[in-house]
Order: sequence, then C-alpha cells, then structure tokens
Amino acid sequence: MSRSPNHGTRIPPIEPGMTIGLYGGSFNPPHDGHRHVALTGLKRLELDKIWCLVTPGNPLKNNSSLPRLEERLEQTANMMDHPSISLTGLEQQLSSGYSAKTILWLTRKYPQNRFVWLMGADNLANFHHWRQWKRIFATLPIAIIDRPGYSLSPLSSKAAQTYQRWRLPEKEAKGLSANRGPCWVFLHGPRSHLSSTLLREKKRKGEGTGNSLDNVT
Ligand SMILES: Nc1ncnc2c1ncn2[C@@H]1O[C@H](COP(=O)(O)OP(=O)(O)OP(=O)(O)O)[C@@H](O)[C@H]1O
Ligand SMILES: O=C(O)c1ccc[n+]([C@@H]2O[C@H](COP(=O)([O-])O)[C@@H](O)[C@H]2O)c1
Repeated sequence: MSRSPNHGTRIPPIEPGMTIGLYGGSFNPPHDGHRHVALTGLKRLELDKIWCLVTPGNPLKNNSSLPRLEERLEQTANMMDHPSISLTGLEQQLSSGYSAKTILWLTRKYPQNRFVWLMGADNLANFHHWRQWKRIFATLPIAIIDRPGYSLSPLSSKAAQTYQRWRLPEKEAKGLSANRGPCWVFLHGPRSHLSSTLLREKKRKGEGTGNSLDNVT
C-alpha cells in the first residue's frame, strides 16, 4: 500500500502563495538519488512543496519497457514518503510528456503560486533537445542538482551557455523561487551515485538493489 494520499492523476493540494518545486521523472524505478534531489530542492530553495511529476514517458527515451504509470506512482510514493513531497501523474491527464506543456498549464492555472523546475545535471546537458526549451527557461526559474559525472560538462551545454548571464550564484539559491524566468542555479553539494539504469541492471543480474542513502557522498 502507498503511504501517500496524493496519488493518481490528481493535482496535489495547493494553497495560494505556496512555492512548489516541479520535479519530473520517469522513476523507473525510483531510488534514493531521486529522494536526495527532492530534499535538496526543498531545503536549499526553501520551497513549501515538491511535486513529483511521474511522466507517462520521457519523449526522448524509448519507453517500450516503461512500467505502467500506476506502478511507478506507487513505488515513488513509497520512496519519497515525506510530508512536503507529493506525487502526481497529471501529465497522463494532459496526454503529454512534454514539460513545457505541463509548466504552461500549471502556471496559467495557478497564477498565485510560484513554481520552480527541478532536474538533475544530466538533463541540463541535453536540455536544448527538449521541446520549447527556451520557453521553459522564460517561464519559470530552474534549479539543477549536481550528479556524479555531470558536475562540469553540463555547464558548457547549449542551454547553460545561452542562459549564462541569468545564472544565480549558489548562495542566492533560497531566493530563486521569487524570480521570474529566465533565472537558474546549479546546486553543488552531496551527490548521489544512484541511477535507475544501475538498479535495472542489478535487478537483471539478480543482485540486490543497493538502493540506500549510503550512495549520497
Ligand atoms: N543520482 C541523481 N543525482 C541527481 N539527479 C538525479 C539522480 N537520479 C536522477 N536524477 C534526476 O531525477 C530526474 C528523474 O530521473 P530519472 O527518473 O530518469 O532517473 P535516472 O536515474 O536518471 O534514470 P535512468 O538511469 O533510467 O536514465 C532527472 O531530472 C534526473 O536528472
Ligand atoms: O519536454 C521535453 O521535450 C522533455 C524531454 C525530456 C524529458 N522531459 C521530462 O523531463 C523529466 C525527466 O525525465 P527523465 O526520463 O530524465 O526522468 C520527465 O518529466 C520527462 O518527461 C521532457
């Protein structure tokens, strides 16, 4: 059984003025690295809530083996299990895995809230391949969480270079949500070595999941 009441394709509870970190992911499967990203965003950006947007399918990935949304929602709820973290599969309702569509829909529906987009550093490296990526930058602030193997190279990516002058110093991260886009910050600090790829590989080989917080160093 899930421990989270905020399941399914519903929008999590929201009150005017709340600052919310939108954290999209495949979560196939969820792991402590995901929890680490959500907790880092919550704390360093001083957000009220994190919403994990469990995607119906990353448009840039082969999703033929992606488990059903309900299964990933269930697993992600169990992994996150935190009073300030909610889960939603609302993108399935929107019939889209395109983040720009979700972001525009949410920012229009909730003009009295502030949203921040959260993602791992690997996604900054390929962000310029996302649909309407410049529109995403223009619409809301973005926080990038460091990831082993991606501490430096994403900073020379097309997206980072294009928006270089709108990058906030890390010490100003807690004020990120008060900004309008374009505005972004790269958060260094403890990093998690976990990935869903690693866990799927371990499962395939019949090894343990190794899915523990020891992987944050
Ligand atoms: N260990 C990690 N450190 C930082 N960011 C992470 C980490 N794991 C996942 N993320 C970020 O979380 C979001 C969701 O990632 P996703 O569900 O694809 O997990 P993944 O481990 O990257 O999966 P896969 O290995 O299948 O690509 C992405 O923005 C990704 O960059
Ligand atoms: O909008 C896009 O073009 C786009 C391209 C790649 C990924 N995304 C979204 O980015 C989030 C992270 O994806 P993933 O697979 O790295 O977990 C997830 O919500 C995806 O739907 C979105």
